[in-house]
Amino acid sequence: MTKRGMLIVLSGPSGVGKGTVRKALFDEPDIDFEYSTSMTTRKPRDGEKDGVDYFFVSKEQFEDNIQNGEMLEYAKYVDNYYGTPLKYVNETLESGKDVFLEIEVNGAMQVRANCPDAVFVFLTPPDLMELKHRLIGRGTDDMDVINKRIETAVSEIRMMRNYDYAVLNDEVAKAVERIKLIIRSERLKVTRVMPDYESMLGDN
Ligand SMILES: Nc1ncnc2c1ncn2[C@@H]1O[C@H](COP(=O)(O)OP(=O)(O)OP(=O)(O)O)[C@@H](O)[C@H]1O
Ligand SMILES: Nc1nc2c(ncn2[C@@H]2O[C@H](COP(=O)(O)O)[C@@H](O)[C@H]2O)c(=O)[nH]1
Repeated sequence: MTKRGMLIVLSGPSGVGKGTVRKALFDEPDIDFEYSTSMTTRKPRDGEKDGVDYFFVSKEQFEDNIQNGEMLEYAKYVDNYYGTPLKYVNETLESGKDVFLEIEVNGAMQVRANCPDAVFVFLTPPDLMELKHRLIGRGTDDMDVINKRIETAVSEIRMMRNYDYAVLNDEVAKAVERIKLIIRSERLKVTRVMPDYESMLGDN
């Protein structure tokens, strides 16, 4: 029987650098995670591609997917829905591949309730001023949206206590190394390696 893959959930306030750190992590030669593309009702930003950055759908389509039980998790974040399609995650994990989710905290807590073996990592900014600078510097949102995201960030950072690991994103390369360390130690957990030993021991 194929061993189920590992599910990693990366959260943290908008603008902390989740996407930047994930892309740098995926460039590492020894990292082989499948990225789960989220679904959202937010309008695409310049350069964002449907099916790559997100599956961009209408509010009606998103609500239909919720009703049909097609979402692993979902949340309303600053006036839009965001969520993880269930089928891709399940099929990929079942095939033995590892899956990476990049989602906000309310969705992450739904995953925590349904996937107890998942690994939960919270990416933190050095401080709130730096977070605001990053959001402004990214240049994708107007000040009204940025202020709402900073407001939300305060309650999100309070949720960090519900995660397994906190990773400071002061420098992208350092954050990547910290996450790699987490992945390495998670792979050594007894609960993950025990099934291999059980099959080695057979009926003895
Ligand atoms: N360690 C860092 N130091 C300085 N700037 C950074 C760092 N990490 C990311 N950034 C910058 O911060 C901005 C926000 O990063 P990014 O879009 O990856 O954040 P995010 O957490 O994925 O945001 P969202 O949740 O809104 O998608 C980008 O302009 C990125 O280049
Ligand atoms: N609960 C979920 N949150 C998600 C998902 N995909 C992205 N996100 C988070 O939403 C905010 C805003 O994203 P943005 O692209 O508009 O900047 C950010 O925190 C994302 O991590 C998801 O599938 N579920």
